[in-house]
Amino acid sequence: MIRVAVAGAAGRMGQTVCEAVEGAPDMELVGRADPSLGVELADVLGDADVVVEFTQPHTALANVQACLAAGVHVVVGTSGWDVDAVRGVESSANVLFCPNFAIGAVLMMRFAAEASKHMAKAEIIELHHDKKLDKPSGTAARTAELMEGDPPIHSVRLPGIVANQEVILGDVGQTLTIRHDSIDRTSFMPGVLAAVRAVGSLTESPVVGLEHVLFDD
Ligand SMILES: NC(=O)C1=CN([C@@H]2O[C@H](COP(=O)(O)OP(=O)(O)OC[C@H]3O[C@@H](n4cnc5c(N)ncnc54)[C@H](OP(=O)(O)O)[C@@H]3O)[C@@H](O)[C@H]2O)C=CC1
Ligand SMILES: O=C(O)C1=N[C@H](C(=O)O)C[C@H](O)C1
Repeated sequence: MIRVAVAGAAGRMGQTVCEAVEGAPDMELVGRADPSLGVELADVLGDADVVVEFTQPHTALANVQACLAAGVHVVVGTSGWDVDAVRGVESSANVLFCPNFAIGAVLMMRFAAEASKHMAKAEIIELHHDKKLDKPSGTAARTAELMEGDPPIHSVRLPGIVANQEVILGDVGQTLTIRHDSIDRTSFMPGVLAAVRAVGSLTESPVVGLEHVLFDD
């Protein structure tokens, strides 16, 4: 059994992750850390093999550092923090940061990267719910990083949306649109569980992107 603790357990993602972990036959939920539950990450680290981190841009780095100091592997979904800050940190534990855990979003990023090699220009439009704190989204920033030509990013924040992204590529007389829609937070759960299963076996750390877990190439 993989013993899993969740940081941000009372949040939109954290609650969904707790349910997914409780439903996974090979995992045990051993801790829920969140200010609104009165439980700090330090209180649950001792019981966990893996922490799943879905908090806020300004809290993620300290939580990841605490996991590394305690030798507990950490799967991070929080966007808007600097993963480079944990490069070179000595630890027996690994960091796996996935800007987006939805398989369709991972494929969208891959297809956009490939298309950008062949079309003249591109722009990214990301659309999220209006409670999202960071802008641009982690997915859009990562997509732009993977693409050629430094595409501009446009951010939309509105009630009624979960998470959508369009990458529009243009060339003479044509456009290509690659779009992904998460209509429910359960879309991220198979990816989160795959990351929890894989993080302890990574041969380097930190690793960025679920594609390193899902695909051979
Ligand atoms: N990679 C991916 O696939 C996805 C990533 N995300 C990202 O995940 C993050 C969380 O999103 P979401 O669940 O919607 O946000 P929420 O605001 O709903 O949840 C964040 C939770 O973390 C809590 N929290 C704050 N500080 C700490 C701390 N130091 N330790 C533990 N918990 C803490 C918050 O408590 P309080 O409110 O009391 O401060 C809140 O309950 C965002 O950065 C979002 O962009 C979201 C969806 C998918
Ligand atoms: O805040 C969200 O909801 C999401 N955040 C991630 C991001 O910033 O890309 C992943 C997904 O888009 C949902």
